[in-house]
Amino acid sequence: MSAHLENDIIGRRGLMFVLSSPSGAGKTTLTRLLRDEEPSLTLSVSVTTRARRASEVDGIHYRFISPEEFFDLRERGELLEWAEVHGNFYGSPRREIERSLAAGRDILFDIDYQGAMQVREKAPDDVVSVFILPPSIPELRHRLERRAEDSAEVISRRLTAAKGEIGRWRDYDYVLVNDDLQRTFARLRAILSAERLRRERQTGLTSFVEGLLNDL
Ligand SMILES: Nc1ncnc2c1ncn2[C@@H]1O[C@H](COP(=O)(O)OP(=O)(O)OP(=O)(O)O)[C@@H](O)[C@H]1O
Ligand SMILES: Nc1nc2c(ncn2[C@@H]2O[C@H](COP(=O)(O)O)[C@@H](O)[C@H]2O)c(=O)[nH]1
Repeated sequence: MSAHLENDIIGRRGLMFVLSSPSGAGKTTLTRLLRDEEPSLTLSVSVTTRARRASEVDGIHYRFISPEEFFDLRERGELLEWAEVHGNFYGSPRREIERSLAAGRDILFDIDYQGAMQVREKAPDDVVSVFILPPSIPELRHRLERRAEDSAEVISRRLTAAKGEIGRWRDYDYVLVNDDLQRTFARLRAILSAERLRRERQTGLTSFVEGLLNDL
């Protein structure tokens, strides 16, 4: 089938592609690779009360806001999901997500398991969730230390939280061990490609098939 036929005649609902992992396993890195190779994927830029890291740009990696602004957004129902993670608040602004989905665009989320479960509860048919595991705990520690963006105290807190986070692996549709980055990335793209083609996401398939049958 040509791309033209698939896009213009059959059509497809946008999906929400959710990545979670313990801190340092590599989901932000994979998110960046995916965005570079899949320009049609819209990244949901979260709001957070966490302090900005040296490498981060406000509005690109996160929108950095005060706790007061966060609570205000939450009270006004402007967050599709939110959670307290490692002592800071994070949330996914609802409006841009709804706009993208309505336009049939897929959205990429880098959120923790609490957020992943909230999003799945709200839109069970439109969420595809992937949990990223590190190849080992020493390697996870090594990645957090090598990233060199967090204090020793923050790293230790995140490693402690990893136990509870890794324990959620069964709640996800797919689980990938991020040992070799390029191989994990290839697998992630394969999941996205296959999920985009699921029968139930193709909104015009019924009438297309009816048309084929009528022409027989
Ligand atoms: N497969 C890999 N092999 C080696 N290093 C990796 C791999 N994947 C990611 N890294 C490196 O590990 C560090 C942590 O990765 P990243 O920041 O993507 O993790 P994260 O899961 O998003 O963490 P956080 O939840 O804290 O944001 C980075 O320095 C990144 O370059
Ligand atoms: N529930 C949500 N979790 C989020 C969101 N944005 C990020 N996160 C998760 O927080 C931790 C820590 O991230 P970091 O950038 O401070 O290292 C990580 O698990 C992210 O996936 C969000 O909007 N909602």
